[in-house]
Amino acid sequence: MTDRDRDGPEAGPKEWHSAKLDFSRDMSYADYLALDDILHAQHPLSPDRNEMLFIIQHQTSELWMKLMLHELNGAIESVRGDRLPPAFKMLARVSRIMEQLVKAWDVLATMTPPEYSAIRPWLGQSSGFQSYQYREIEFRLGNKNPAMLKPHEHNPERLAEVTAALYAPSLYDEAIELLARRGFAIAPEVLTRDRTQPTAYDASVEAAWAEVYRNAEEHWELYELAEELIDLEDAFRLWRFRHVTTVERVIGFKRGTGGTAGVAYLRKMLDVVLFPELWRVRTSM
Ligand code: HEM
Ligand SMILES: N[C@@H](CC(=O)c1ccccc1NC=O)C(=O)O
Repeated sequence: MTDRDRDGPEAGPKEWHSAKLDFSRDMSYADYLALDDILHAQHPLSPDRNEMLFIIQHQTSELWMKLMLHELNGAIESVRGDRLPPAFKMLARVSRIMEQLVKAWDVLATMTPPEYSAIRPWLGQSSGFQSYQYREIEFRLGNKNPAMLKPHEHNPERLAEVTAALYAPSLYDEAIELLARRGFAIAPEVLTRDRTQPTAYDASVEAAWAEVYRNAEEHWELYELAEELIDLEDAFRLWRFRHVTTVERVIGFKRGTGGTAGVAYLRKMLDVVLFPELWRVRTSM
């Protein structure tokens, strides 16, 4: 037993006496994290106290999305460079972040319809539909749609970012390229497809994944990649589902501030399949 253990929780001030307390010349916690910037970035427009929840919920989601994109882009690079183990690490992190965002809906769901109605008029026509990080995540995962650039046309910097993601090969495109590099017969039109269009099902890709799953021992890295992708889409589906359910409980069937039908639009988004062959291949096992 050390002296520290013996002192117990009621030990005197000596436990923190050595702590650094003067930051007039050195970098502190708040300095390193730029806390003065992020903690002064909440600007409620309404007189309603619940607006703070609404703002922080979205700001924290955008911060997590920033990290998701960082990891997702790292994973795309790694798959392209045939470095699978680091890609697995990054993709696992992306999925855990998505799960974190799924859980975060519980906090927002404490907001009742009358509470939200007090804030909603102040939101104008702004909407999550205009989240450029979310759109980039969708594009990086292969759910491409050139029409989704439009809300960013007024801001050249954001437009450039989202446009780059629209034209770049998605994570799944890179996975399919990898299948081809590892000797699987992938239809040539899949490899030369228009990258600005959403991923579309292809039988040669399903056949390749079927072989991977049947001979997992032989194709262990591809097998692991497939399961990482399934994990990620699974988490993403849960996020979409919690979004539409939270929206329905808070605004019912009102139209969205972004101009869509609201719940009907979000329900339609539940039909999106990011990695179609990976889901279809399960039927044949
Ligand atoms: C009470 C809370 C919320 C309501 C009532 C709500 C409502 C809606 C509605 C109606 C749409 C459809 C677009 C429109 O016409 O406006 C939408 C889209 C969207 N919302 Fe929310 N939302 C809420 C919270 C959130 C949160 C916390 C996030 C997280 C960042 C979020 C992110 C998004 C995104 C990314 C879209 C676009 C989805 C797509 O295009 O597939 N929303 N939301
Ligand atoms: N589309 C929502 C508004 C909304 O949720 C929103 C507005 C501004 C900033 C973020 C938002 N969140 C997600 O769509 C609505 O129709 O009430």
